[in-house]
Amino acid sequence: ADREVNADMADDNKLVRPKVEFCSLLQHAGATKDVFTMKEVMFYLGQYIIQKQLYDQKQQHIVHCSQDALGRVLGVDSFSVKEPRVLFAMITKNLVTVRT
Ligand SMILES: COc1nc(N(C)C)ncc1-n1nc2c(c1C(C)C)[C@H](c1ccc(C#N)cc1)N(c1cc(Cl)c[nH]c1=O)C2=O
Repeated sequence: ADREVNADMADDNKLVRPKVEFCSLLQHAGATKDVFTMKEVMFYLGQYIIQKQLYDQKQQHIVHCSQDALGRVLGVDSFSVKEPRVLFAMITKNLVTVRT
């Protein structure tokens, strides 16, 4: 399943269904549905991070999420937005590919 989702990273026709806790994060950021493209997932997660100001004031590419539901869902205390592979690997663990 992970391999499938990785292949779908760039493919905007493929849809993914976030797992329950992950989906409530996206809804906290304004999402109103439970099936998304990867681009939409990244958009809502981005909004979530900016709205809750989870980024490091000094090194703004670092996200601190140990005290936030985001950390529980991604399974890390912090991460860098400059590490796409690491980021996508954490995110895809919370997604299920939707057969269309
Ligand atoms: C702390 O981050 C920032 N801080 C600032 N300040 C002025 C403080 N400005 C921009 C960013 N920023 N840079 C990038 C992103 C953001 C915001 C939208 C979080 C997004 C992104 C990163 C992580 C997740 C997750 N979970 C979701 C989206 N992003 C992306 C990274 C990848 Cl790998 C794919 N798509 C993206 O949009 C970047 O490169």
